[in-house]
Amino acid sequence: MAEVILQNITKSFSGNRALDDVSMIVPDGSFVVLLGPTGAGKTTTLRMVSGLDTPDSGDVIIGGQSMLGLTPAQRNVAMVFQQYSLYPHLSVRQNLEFPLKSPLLKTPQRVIDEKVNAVAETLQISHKLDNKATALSGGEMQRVSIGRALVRNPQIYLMDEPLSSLDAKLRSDLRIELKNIQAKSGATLLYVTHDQIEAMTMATHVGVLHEGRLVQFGSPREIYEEPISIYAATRLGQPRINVLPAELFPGAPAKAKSIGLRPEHIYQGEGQNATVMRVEHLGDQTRLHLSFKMHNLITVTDAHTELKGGETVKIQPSRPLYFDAAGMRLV
Ligand SMILES: Nc1ncnc2c1ncn2[C@@H]1O[C@H](COP(=O)(O)OP(=O)(O)OP(=O)(O)O)[C@@H](O)[C@H]1O
Repeated sequence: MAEVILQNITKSFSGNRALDDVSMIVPDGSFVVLLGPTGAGKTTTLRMVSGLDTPDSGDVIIGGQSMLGLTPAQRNVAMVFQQYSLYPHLSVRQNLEFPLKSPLLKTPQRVIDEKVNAVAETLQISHKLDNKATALSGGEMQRVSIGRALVRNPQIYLMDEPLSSLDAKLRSDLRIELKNIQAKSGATLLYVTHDQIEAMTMATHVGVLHEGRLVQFGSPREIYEEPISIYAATRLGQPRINVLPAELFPGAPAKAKSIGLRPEHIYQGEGQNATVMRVEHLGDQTRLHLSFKMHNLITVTDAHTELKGGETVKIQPSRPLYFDAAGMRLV
């Protein structure tokens, strides 16, 4: 696999900037997840790397080589889209074999069979290998689409919300599988998702996009613990970070306009009174929905808490993040 470098990529569609001077290094063997709301530029970034679209300015460098003017096939990248794209008249096995059957590759049939069987097993579709692609459920078709990328040996895998159409159980199985495949094979992945759990559990690096600009790039932990802005802080963490006026708690620095408190960074037992509005027992933890000086807060507490709605708890910040009037982090 290879290192991929995006160098000052800018792209507009009818005068609207979809990407604005985006530079990023996707290290060889890394799993980079792009996060951002709809329209932030995630898919456009993948399309620039794949060659499905070309930048207005800037360059994409894969394995030390500029990709300017090269077609998707010449770039040797494997893409998986949100919507499956299979050959409907072929069987599952034929769909999986397809990328390996190129006359240029001259892959022996024995090797093809081994790869296809291994990938089918990973994706839990071995029993469907002889079915026509059209005789599959949506989730199965998507697994075959992922399988078609995995049988290849590309420079980089580009995946655009590949798990979003799958049910929760399969999504969680495939999350683990994709991460295992990446860790074992040293594959390089550039991956788009809206799912924070996917980002937190799979990514080695997260790129946060905001209106076509890359506003932060780092490990999921860095983005979670050291976000550069309220915007970046709200991209990761479920429940979301609580953002309140800074003056509600003592000790805020002079320039602070807002205080950001992750749910687990609200200490209970000392401080100021908050009213319990709702208690959500989730099994391994319990969430408290609090009302504090006319603001809503969510925090986590002991799984077996006896607290009930209407009761009062004392709270204070344990690891506050402060932000200025523009929403940028104060450090
Ligand atoms: N082919 C196109 N023609 C015109 N505008 C486009 C085209 N592709 C993307 N855009 C615009 O570029 C911006 C970025 O789009 P992009 O699809 O990259 O966002 P995204 O972050 O992937 O969003 P989503 O999460 O909805 O997929 C949007 O404003 C979008 O409308």
